[in-house]
Amino acid sequence: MQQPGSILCVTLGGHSMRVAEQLLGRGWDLAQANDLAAAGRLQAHRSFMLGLLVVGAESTVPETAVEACIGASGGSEWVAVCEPQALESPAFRDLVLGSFFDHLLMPFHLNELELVLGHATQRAILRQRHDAARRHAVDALGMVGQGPAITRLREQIRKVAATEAPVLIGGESGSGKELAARAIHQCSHRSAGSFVAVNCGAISPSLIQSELFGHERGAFTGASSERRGLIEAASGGTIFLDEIGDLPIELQTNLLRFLQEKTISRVGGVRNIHVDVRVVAASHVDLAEAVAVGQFREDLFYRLNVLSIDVAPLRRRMEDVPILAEYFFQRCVAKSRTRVRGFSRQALAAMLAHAWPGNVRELFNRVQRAVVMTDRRLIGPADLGLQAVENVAGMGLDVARTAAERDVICLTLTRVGRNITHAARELGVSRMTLYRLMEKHGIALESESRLHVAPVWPEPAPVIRPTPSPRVGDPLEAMMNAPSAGFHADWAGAGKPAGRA
Ligand SMILES: Nc1ncnc2c1ncn2[C@@H]1O[C@H](COP(=O)(O)OP(=O)(O)OP(=O)(O)O)[C@@H](O)[C@H]1O
Repeated sequence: MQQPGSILCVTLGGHSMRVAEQLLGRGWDLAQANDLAAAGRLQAHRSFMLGLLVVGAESTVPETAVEACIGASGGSEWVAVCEPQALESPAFRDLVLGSFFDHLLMPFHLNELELVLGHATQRAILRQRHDAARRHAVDALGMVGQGPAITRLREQIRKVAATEAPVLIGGESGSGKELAARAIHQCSHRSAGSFVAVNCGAISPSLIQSELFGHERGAFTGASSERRGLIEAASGGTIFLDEIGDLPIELQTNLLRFLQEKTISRVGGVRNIHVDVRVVAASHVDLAEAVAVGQFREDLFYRLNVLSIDVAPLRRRMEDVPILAEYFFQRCVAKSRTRVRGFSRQALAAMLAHAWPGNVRELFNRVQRAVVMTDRRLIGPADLGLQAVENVAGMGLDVARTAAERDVICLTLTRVGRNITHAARELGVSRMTLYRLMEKHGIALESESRLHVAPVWPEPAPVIRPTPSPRVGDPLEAMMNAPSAGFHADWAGAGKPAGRA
């Protein structure tokens, strides 16, 4: 745990040590290291809220080692103190701009340094609070979100996990159905067994029967040895049948028999093999409709639909967008050497205005792309491939103030799940005032999904509107299709394995 106000002071040459002595004299909790190796040893035993790098006259900065030292300091905020000529080195300038909270040039007054250190402490405290909230937002199941929809989903998962009945998970593509299925498995008494995920739509109809049920030796040309199917492979655990609506009708009969009798027979076999597997199925198409048009067996539908769970599309739980984005951002930066620090306010607003047709998978892919592509410290709307919510250039001060007021109200409402009482409390106004402000800005709480926001600009200037999903011929799509980037343009399908079976 970082102690408030604790500083790791790294002094490199010249009279730099005097700075540390002066700060100690003023009562700062300071540990001094005269080189980077000593700093590394101190960091191994203790966390510091702040880092202070003091570069003495005529000393050169080993940029790579300093960067490694900052990287090892976790969430510390760093301040640099140096001679003006130190900043003539492009590499050091780059480091100061990318990795330091602030810098002071020598000679400076101690009061100035204390002021900067005070601000850096505030920022470090804010970061700690933010990190703690983020950790709280990720549960043991790897499911991120704090809004009412995800809270309800977690409750449903825990309830159905305690039983043995089949579960049918509905929800749009990319909304998190497989994650929910994994969570059911992990919460169940089968968690020590295997979780086998099969995408029924991704296996060719000629193979799917032997893939699921296995085959005996000589069952067909090429079946040179007997083979267990995926259902048997999940024995003692859970099989997740994704896109169950794509299962050929003749296989639906076999699956029904398995659900009723708990036995299977391999292709080309005569034996009935008992298998202890729980079935969790998912479909992004409405199976009741598929039953109505004769594409899905009614009896199988009722067998599978004993317990059903719906994963809400992301546009119906916009309050989770900022924490999901932050979670994916942290996952991406943990794997890459990047100086990107987070999202700009405009990026957040653009994400909250987007309709997310590809759901959580789209959000993940956009964040992943932004971390790779951005040249800035803060990711902007364009890095995410999203349209900026509004163009502030040329906006008068009155209009800008109005827009800022409206933005804060919208973001707060979205963050607190559109709860007026909570939003009013956060904004420091009464509920009546908030209602009045919402009316002034044309903000309506639509019944089940997003905030509707009327434009501030006189028509026809654009304000908040969902960005259309990328189309064929779209420059963004072309970019995402470029093999070097390694992404797909189909947000709903990007990053999704074609067939896990
Ligand atoms: N609440 C969440 N927290 C963290 N990650 C999530 C969440 N929901 C979904 N994801 C991530 O989003 C991606 C898509 O989720 P998943 O594969 O479960 O969706 P799906 O509904 O099964 O998609 P499809 O219908 O296309 O198979 C995965 O990388 C998953 O880990």
